[in-house]
Order: sequence, then structure tokens, then C-alpha cells
Amino acid sequence: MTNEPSITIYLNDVGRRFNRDWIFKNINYTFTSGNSYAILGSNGSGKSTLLQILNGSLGPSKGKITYTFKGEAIATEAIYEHLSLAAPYLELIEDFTLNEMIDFHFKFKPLLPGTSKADIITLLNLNTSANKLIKYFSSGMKQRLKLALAFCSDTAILMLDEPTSNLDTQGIDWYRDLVQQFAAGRLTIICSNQLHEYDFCKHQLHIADYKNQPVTQ
Ligand SMILES: Nc1ncnc2c1ncn2[C@@H]1O[C@H](COP(=O)(O)OP(=O)(O)OP(=O)(O)O)[C@@H](O)[C@H]1O
Repeated sequence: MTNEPSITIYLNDVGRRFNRDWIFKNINYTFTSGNSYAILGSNGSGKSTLLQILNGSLGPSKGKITYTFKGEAIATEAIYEHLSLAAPYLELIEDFTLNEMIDFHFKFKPLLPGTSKADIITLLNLNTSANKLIKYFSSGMKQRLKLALAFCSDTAILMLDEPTSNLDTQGIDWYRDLVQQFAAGRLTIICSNQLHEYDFCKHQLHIADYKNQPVTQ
């Protein structure tokens, strides 16, 4: 459990379109620390698009997103420092070894207090592969690594897009243990359409509820 101070994300009338197609509209929603949220919807419904808006890498076409950290407003450009993200479209550096990848990641994000690089390798059960190149990892090993890097970064926000893609049933149990161990107290946001990835999330946001809405001026 981290001692991260409180962080809040406010969506005010947020909508996003690509060309002439509105993906979602009129989202008014508040995300706060100590809670977990599932963003739900079918393939192509707009879950990743909303996550990208929430993490500041994509702007809304309409409406406003604001953040507060310890009660102070923070700029969208600064939100990245406060979040960890594991997603299929975020690539690992294939020419690094596991050791190098972990060192590289933690140049940019602080490690959870009381956690070491060795702990992460043990958590991954990859002690014999510390010097193996990432490009030789299986897709499941790569996914575990992405998750471990995100969960073990000391950030107030944890964002996971399709967290169990490429994981077998053992990997799914391992992911659920990570949630138990490392998500408490943080603001966790999970994009998913698989129940085992998000059934513990108290709050659920259905993208379908924000489609076919009139665009307010
Ligand atoms: N840069 C872009 N330009 C044009 N259309 C885009 C762009 N990014 C996403 N889209 C479209 O927006 C819609 C939502 O895509 P998004 O990836 O957010 O869905 P998703 O719910 O995360 O899907 P999945 O479950 O398959 O990952 C899709 O129709 C997609 O084609």
C-alpha cells in the first residue's frame, strides 16, 4: 500500500470525435484516490480513447479535464509524473535486458518505498532471466513485466488497459494478486471487457452511456 496523497481527475462535459464521428460525448465524471474504476465497453467503443484523455496524451474535442493533487490544481502536461500506465500500445524496449529495462523505467518513475529491482524480478519469477533480452520474452512475460513496472512505480494513479491480454489463467491470478498488493489507496482506472480484470472495481463507467448523446453547445 502506498501513502500517496490524494489526486482527483474531473471530466466536465468531455467529448471526443475522430473526423466526423463522435466516440463519446457529455461525460461528467470525477475520479478520486482510494477508488478503482472500470471503463467498460465493446471493442472499438472508445475505452482506450478515454484513457488517453485521462492521462493527458490526447485532448478532448469538447469539454474540459482538470486535475488536483494535494488540493492544488495541476496542469495536464504535469499529470504524467503522477501516473503509471500499462497498455498494449506501450512498448517495452526490445533490445534491453530485463535488468536494463527495469533500471531504465525507474529513471523516470520512483520505485515504491521498500521495493527493490530484485523484488520486481522475484515478483515476476524471472530470476534466471535477468540478463535475457526482452525481445526473447514470450508475450505473457512481456505483459507481466509491463504490469509489474506499473504496479511497482510509486505513483498516485494506476492506469491499466486490457491488463490480462496475453496472460494465461495463472497469469490472471498473478494480476489479481498484484491488485490486492499494490492498488490499495491509489486511483486505479482499468479499461476492460473481461470481468476478471475489473470485478473488484466499485465504480463502473460504461462508454455506451455516452454515445448518441446530443452535443451541447
Ligand atoms: N487516431 C485515431 N483516428 C481515427 N479514429 C480513431 C483514432 N483512434 C481511435 N479511433 C477510433 O475510435 C474508436 C474507439 O477506439 P478505441 O481504441 O478507443 O476503442 P476501445 O474501446 O479501446 O477498443 P478495444 O476494446 O478494441 O481496444 C474506434 O472506432 C477507432 O477506430
